[in-house]
Amino acid sequence: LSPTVNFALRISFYCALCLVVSALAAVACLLVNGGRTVKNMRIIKAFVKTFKYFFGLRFEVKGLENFKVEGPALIVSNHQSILDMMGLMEVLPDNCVQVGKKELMYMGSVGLIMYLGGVIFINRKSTSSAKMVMSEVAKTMVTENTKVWVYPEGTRNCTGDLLPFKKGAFHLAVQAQVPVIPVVYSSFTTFYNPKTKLFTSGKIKVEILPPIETKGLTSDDVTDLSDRCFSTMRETLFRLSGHPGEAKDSS
Ligand SMILES: CCCCCCCC/C=C\CCCCCCCC(=O)SCCNC(=O)CCNC(=O)[C@H](O)C(C)(C)COP(=O)(O)OP(=O)(O)OC[C@H]1O[C@@H](n2cnc3c(N)ncnc32)[C@H](O)[C@@H]1OP(=O)(O)O
Ligand SMILES: CCCCCCCCCCCCCC(=O)OC[C@@H](O)COP(=O)(O)O
Repeated sequence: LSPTVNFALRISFYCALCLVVSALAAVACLLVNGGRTVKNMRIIKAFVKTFKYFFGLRFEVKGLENFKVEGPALIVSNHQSILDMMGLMEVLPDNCVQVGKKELMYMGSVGLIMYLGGVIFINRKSTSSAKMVMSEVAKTMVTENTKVWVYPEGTRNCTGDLLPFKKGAFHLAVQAQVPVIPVVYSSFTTFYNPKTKLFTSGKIKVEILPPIETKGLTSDDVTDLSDRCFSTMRETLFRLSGHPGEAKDSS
């Protein structure tokens, strides 16, 4: 098979798997929990965690203990591809919902399963409405004791580097006065590259970094907080990916 055909087949299979399994998971969620609730994430996670075996992907996870903070927290991670849903579900802590673009709601059964899992949908084209939704989340995450997962790059980026961060995630953490927990996935470029039609088996290193406290910070500190997360995450990304010229992972 030519690489292009192979790539197209594997991506189509991934999408088909997501659509079919979402439909099954939606039935399970409705039977067990009856509607939209973060409790459904446990069911979704159990289904999605099997996907890696179909694609020969392995995850090596470090720092899971950093999720064990008391109470709510904001999790930020790098976003490379639609394949990230596998890496997300590999480590997702209990009581954690994600922020996603509202267009995802219209992806059939995949949109339905996201809705049932409690995903917070935002309109990226309207900063004011996205801010309003996220301010509301800052309140509910505290009263309902949930963690929130945001991709602060705001879009997929498979270059092996980070895009500049959007500020919303860090405003959210400061408004809710909850710690920020950065999570970094090593670069997919060695096994996945949509430009060159590469999609083989591979290993993904995941590191959950220590929480960064936000108690006492105000909106004036958001830029600093964002910059600090960006530099630690970028360093970690390069270390985990063994970038040429960058610090290699010694382990
Ligand atoms: C069973 C099988 C199933 C199979 C399938 C799997 C299913 C699994 C189920 C479930 C998993 C679900 C997984 C979902 C995954 C989804 C992934 C995505 O969709 S990624 C795209 C959306 N995510 C974001 O975009 C990030 C959040 N974005 C932001 O936070 C932005 O900041 C946003 C939208 C709020 C505004 O974006 P701006 O483009 O306008 O840029 P800015 O620079 O950040 O903001 C402009 C100004 O507004 C201020 N600002 C932003 N937020 C503020 C706030 N809350 N309060 C006050 N000021 C704020 C900023 O400080 C900035 O001002 P100054 O330049 O600093 O002066
Ligand atoms: C009706 C056709 C449905 C096709 C089913 C596709 C199944 C793939 C499901 C994986 C969930 C993907 C979530 C995700 O990773 O979304 C990417 C966006 O957040 C980032 O936005 P952007 O488009 O990169 O700006």
